[in-house]
Amino acid sequence: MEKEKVSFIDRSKSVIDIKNLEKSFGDYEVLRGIDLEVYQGENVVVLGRSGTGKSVLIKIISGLLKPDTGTVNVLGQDVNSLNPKELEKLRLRIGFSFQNSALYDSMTVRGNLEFPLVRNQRNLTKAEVNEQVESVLDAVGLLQTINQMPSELSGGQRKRIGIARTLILKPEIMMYDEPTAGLDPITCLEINHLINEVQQRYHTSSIIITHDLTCAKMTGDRVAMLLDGKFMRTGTFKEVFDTDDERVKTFYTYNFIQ
Ligand SMILES: Nc1ncnc2c1ncn2[C@@H]1O[C@H](COP(=O)(O)OP(=O)(O)OP(=O)(O)O)[C@@H](O)[C@H]1O
Repeated sequence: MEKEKVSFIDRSKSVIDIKNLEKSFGDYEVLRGIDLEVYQGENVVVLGRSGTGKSVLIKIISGLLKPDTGTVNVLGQDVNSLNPKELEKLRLRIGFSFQNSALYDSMTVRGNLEFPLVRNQRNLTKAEVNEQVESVLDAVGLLQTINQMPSELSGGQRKRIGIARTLILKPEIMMYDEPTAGLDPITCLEINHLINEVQQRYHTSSIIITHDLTCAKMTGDRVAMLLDGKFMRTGTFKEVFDTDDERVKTFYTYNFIQ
């Protein structure tokens, strides 16, 4: 049975605030006036067909690409005016769960989780590291895998450990890029639940990029649909898809929904 999603959103605080963002590569205008506000504690899903600029948007939010025009404010800071050191500091407050963020095959699950922690917080005692590794593994429901190698885990378990590795640095914002891609339907559901559990347990705000409408419906407090370089519809899942607009109906029809 589908679990009820409970969100604690503070609409008086925005963690991401994007205004009139434009980005072109040569003559190709990828983003043509994007406005997006993500509130504290909110999951926002960005939906759009391949090549519509979803990854470009994430890169601009994290300061990896510069916009041509517009402002991007993340956790109270204007991303475009930050120097490389300030950007690095800001990025530590953002957790990235990307499709290609693979685990280190030669390390156990414990080793994979200790690695970012020890690299970024050098003053922790061994007991503190251990406590944090066990806590985050418990949060993703995989404490029993602590001494296993990544090769011994299923695809879904690896995904969960990847999310745990991001969570261990206690990010305020999570960015999920195609979190359910390549997973079977049951594992997809587990990952969708995990995204919601992370939101509740860690009070994170998230941007979730996906083509998967089940994922959008289950995890998104709000859904923003990117088309022709703009958010053509934004609202709850129902608000976005309850329309006669043929382009939205086509997107819905060609994406399987449970
Ligand atoms: N650095 C770059 N230089 C030139 N063109 C780029 C660059 N980065 C992205 N693009 C172009 O911008 C467009 C949007 O790319 P983007 O990767 O954001 O799409 P996407 O919506 O994430 O697609 P997908 O769902 O397939 O991952 C594409 O046409 C891509 O070729």
